[in-house]
Amino acid sequence: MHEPSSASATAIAEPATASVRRVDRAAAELRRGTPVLLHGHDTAVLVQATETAAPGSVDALRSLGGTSPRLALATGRAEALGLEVASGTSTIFAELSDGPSSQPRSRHRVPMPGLDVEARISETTAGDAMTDAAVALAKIARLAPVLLIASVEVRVPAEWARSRDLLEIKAGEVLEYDNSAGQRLSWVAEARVPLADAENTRLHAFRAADGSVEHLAIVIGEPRPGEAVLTRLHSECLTGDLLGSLRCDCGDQLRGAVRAIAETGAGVLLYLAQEGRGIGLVNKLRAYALQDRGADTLDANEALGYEADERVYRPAAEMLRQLDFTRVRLLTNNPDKVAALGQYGITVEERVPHHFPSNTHNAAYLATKARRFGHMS
Ligand SMILES: Nc1nc2c(ncn2[C@@H]2O[C@H](COP(=O)(O)OP(=O)(O)OP(=O)(O)O)[C@@H](O)[C@H]2O)c(=O)[nH]1
Ligand SMILES: [Zn+2]
Repeated sequence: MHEPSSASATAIAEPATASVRRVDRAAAELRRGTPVLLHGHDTAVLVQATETAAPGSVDALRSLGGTSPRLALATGRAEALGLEVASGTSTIFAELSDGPSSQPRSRHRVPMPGLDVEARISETTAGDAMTDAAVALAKIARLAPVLLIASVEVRVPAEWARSRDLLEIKAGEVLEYDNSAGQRLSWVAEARVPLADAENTRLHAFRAADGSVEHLAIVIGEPRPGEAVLTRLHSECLTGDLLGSLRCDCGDQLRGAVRAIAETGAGVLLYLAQEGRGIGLVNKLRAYALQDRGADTLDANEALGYEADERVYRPAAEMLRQLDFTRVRLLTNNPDKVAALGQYGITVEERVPHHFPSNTHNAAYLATKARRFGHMS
């Protein structure tokens, strides 16, 4: 097996811009349940993700900022909660009434420990740059895009935040967040891992330049760099790959790809850290819960406030290039994967269909992939 090309070695050392690092830190604060000070030219707000907030967070934000917190929500999420949403806005404010209202507007619960947000949502209004940035930050943190947001009077945001041991971040920095460092990869490790269906297999691990995720290239047999290599791009699916969930076709596709590659002698399976089409396992479970109430897989993502498919395939192309494979025969039904590899400089010489029999639990999911995502037969 040849060594990965050395071009990657410098990628991890490239310094991320200061604002990307600041946004990553702010996202980590939200995940931890800590408020963050978000500010623009002449406004500042304290934001805190409801999902990780604690009982008493509304009161704590009110005493920190001196104003009553409202909610900032992605409109897709707000609509799914049964709230009225003005057209043409991607985020909204929702007022929290002081006590439980007799006529809650929301049909579903907003997860927030210790606070019955559902019963307390009253008026909604169109969002602004602050709600947009708050929602964007929650999505970068892979949290539900529903946040407490409280206006604050501050003259010097950095000083105000430092004296309260909080992080501050400009709304513009969040809105312009460039996650390309998360897509640049460095090769970090390699080992021989014989598989039941493919004994001659080596695993190569690659790490994103921002340290966020690690992707795997599973190299089966001895594929030749000059030839069109049989390749599978497989997005991580803990439920299907590991547990054998019948809700999707991932387990069959994963093992089926290993077998197909081993049968032809050699190829590459890229195992991409993109659980739940890039929204993460927790949000995928929430999407499943919405699907159990009637939404399809595409609408469920949007009802959570996420895109139907948040995946980016640049890391896949990067792994192939670093392993010196630039021409592939791609095992997939997904036209986006074919287009994306081409866009990132990998020639897809052939698309090889990758179907498995459906079952009663995944038939509707597979039909939706064909009908609404344009998956090929
Ligand atoms: N958000 C969400 N993700 C899902 C759902 N069902 C499966 N997934 C995820 O969808 C991805 C499926 O990945 P793949 O099998 O690689 O991709 P695909 O788009 O089906 O394309 P091909 O299998 O290549 O044809 C995995 O990350 C799964 O975790 C769902 O209902 N909602
Ligand atoms: Zn799956």
